Amino acid sequence: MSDLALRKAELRHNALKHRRAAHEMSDGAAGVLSSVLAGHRGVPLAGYMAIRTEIDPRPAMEEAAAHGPVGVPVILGNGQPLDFHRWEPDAEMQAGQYGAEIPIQPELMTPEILIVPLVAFDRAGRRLGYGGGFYDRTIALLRANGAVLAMGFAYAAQEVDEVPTEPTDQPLDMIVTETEVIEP
Ligand SMILES: Nc1nc2c(c(=O)[nH]1)N(C=O)[C@@H](CNc1ccc(C(=O)N[C@@H](CCC(=O)O)C(=O)O)cc1)CN2
Ligand SMILES: Nc1ncnc2c1ncn2[C@@H]1O[C@H](COP(=O)(O)OP(=O)(O)OP(=O)(O)O)[C@@H](O)[C@H]1O
Repeated sequence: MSDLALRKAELRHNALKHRRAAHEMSDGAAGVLSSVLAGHRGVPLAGYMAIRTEIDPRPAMEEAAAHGPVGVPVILGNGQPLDFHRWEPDAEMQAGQYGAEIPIQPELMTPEILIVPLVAFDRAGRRLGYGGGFYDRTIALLRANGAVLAMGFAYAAQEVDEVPTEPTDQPLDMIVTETEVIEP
């Protein structure tokens, strides 16, 4: 493993411990996210179906779905960007790869706002995920095809001083936590 990959792996391990502690203390934390999204009603939005100890954006996704299209990520394969399939609060779901639910009926959509799940972030907008590079590839593709607002969503406890980066890492435009909006 390269030195950078080792540093990312170690950071991931530590940040996941902080995320778990925050998750166990939390009883719903999407209020700030709802406020931010209220300023973008009707704009096509991608959220995610929370897995493990991820902060859950679903209450904010339900509100957004009353005003415009909302999608969730679907894995096409390793090394490929994610697709997004249209989601509604009452959509029938099935388990996707790695456990995140995906809609049974696939309907492709293109988000203009992307809520990005995080393992760790810093105040400059650098981010770390599970290490698949899925979101990096996806944000790069969406940015190449037009404007997209990449909005990280995480517990405040997942903040670190500096996430180490490589050229393919895509920075976040905004980070929303349960207590704060950070605009790098
Ligand atoms: N809720 C949610 N949905 C999502 C993602 C996500 O991060 N969160 N994804 C974002 O990509 C995609 C799923 N990708 C994932 C990729 C890897 C692992 C994972 O568990 N990986 C291993 C470590 C892999 C490694 O470093 O070798 C692990 O953590 O045990 C989970 C999800 C699409 N849907
Ligand atoms: N656009 C890309 N083209 C080629 N390789 C890429 C691209 N984006 C990321 N990668 C590679 O994918 C691997 C995983 O990247 P990284 O550790 O940054 O994942 P991550 O940001 O934690 O995961 P994710 O983006 O899924 O949340 C790295 O080896 C990285 O070089």
